[in-house]
Amino acid sequence: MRSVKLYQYQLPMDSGVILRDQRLVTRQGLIVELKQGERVGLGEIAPLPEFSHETFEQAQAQAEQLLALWQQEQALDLETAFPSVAFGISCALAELDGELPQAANYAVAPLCSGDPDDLIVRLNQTNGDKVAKIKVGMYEAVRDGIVANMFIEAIPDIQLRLDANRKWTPIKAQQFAKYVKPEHRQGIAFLEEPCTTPEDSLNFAEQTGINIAWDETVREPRFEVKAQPGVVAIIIKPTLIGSLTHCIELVKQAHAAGLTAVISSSLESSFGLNQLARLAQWQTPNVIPGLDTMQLFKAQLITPWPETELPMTSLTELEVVWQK
Ligand SMILES: O=C(O)CCC(=O)C1=CC=C[C@@H](O)[C@@H]1C(=O)O
Ligand SMILES: [Mg+2]
Repeated sequence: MRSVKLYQYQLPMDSGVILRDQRLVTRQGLIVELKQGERVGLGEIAPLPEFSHETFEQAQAQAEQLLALWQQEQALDLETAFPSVAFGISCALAELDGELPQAANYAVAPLCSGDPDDLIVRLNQTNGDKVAKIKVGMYEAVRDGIVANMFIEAIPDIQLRLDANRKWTPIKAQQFAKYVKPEHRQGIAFLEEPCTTPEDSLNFAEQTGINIAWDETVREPRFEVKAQPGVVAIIIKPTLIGSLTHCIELVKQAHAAGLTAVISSSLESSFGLNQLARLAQWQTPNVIPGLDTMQLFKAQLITPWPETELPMTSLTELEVVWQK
């Protein structure tokens, strides 16, 4: 006997969370609950505004169709589903079958969204790999270059991950590079998507010796994982990519091409973030995932995130929006 429920959540966000052009006041998503006999599996479906192509309503409608099929013991095709739906349902199925190992990688790359001095204090308290992520491309490229240079000077063994989200023209990207001393450039583990086009980003890597990573490019229709000069990593955001199987396949392809695969968040709740930390430990055990996004929330859901004091909402407190 199978049964299924969809719960809806709404979590308040920190006031400063801006996604591309929009302020994100509340994070909205669905929790899928699959039951088969005594076994239960949960997953999260949370399309990210401005990043996902599907809306919340479209994701919910498709999830209902697919889950009705599952309930009737029919085959599901998750590979053609919306990425957020495919990821959430595939996680719930994996949980039901005990396929997602419990061990989690909670080492995060601290995200600098405010005062750089706070991040320096945090990193100096870190044992082991000193990895940090800084958003660039929001202010003057020159300022970004000075900040990056300052971090590398302050913490010589740092491995910075920078993310420009395709905001720079080739000239702006060069302005940034000019302020990072050549001997400091190896302190940048990678710079995600420096330029508007992948071609310009590849040229930037070649001209500056600064390694780059693909994030947005991974989600383009004709993307293929391959070794390219200056490219060292691909960022995998499962909610924007698709099923667990698809994500694991990308990780394998990245490793085969000699690239690092970084599992990263799309601002899932603490519940989804925990599943991502488990996926990261399972598939990319030696890589620090990009999951430092709990700090952007004002509340947690179902599963706590380590060292987080925020109020917790349990599954039973959520509204059931659909069931079969
Ligand atoms: O990658 C990380 O370390 C954290 C996640 C992160 O930076 C992002 C998640 C989702 C949308 C964006 O705001 C941003 C990104 O552009 O990568
Ligand atoms: Mg990015």
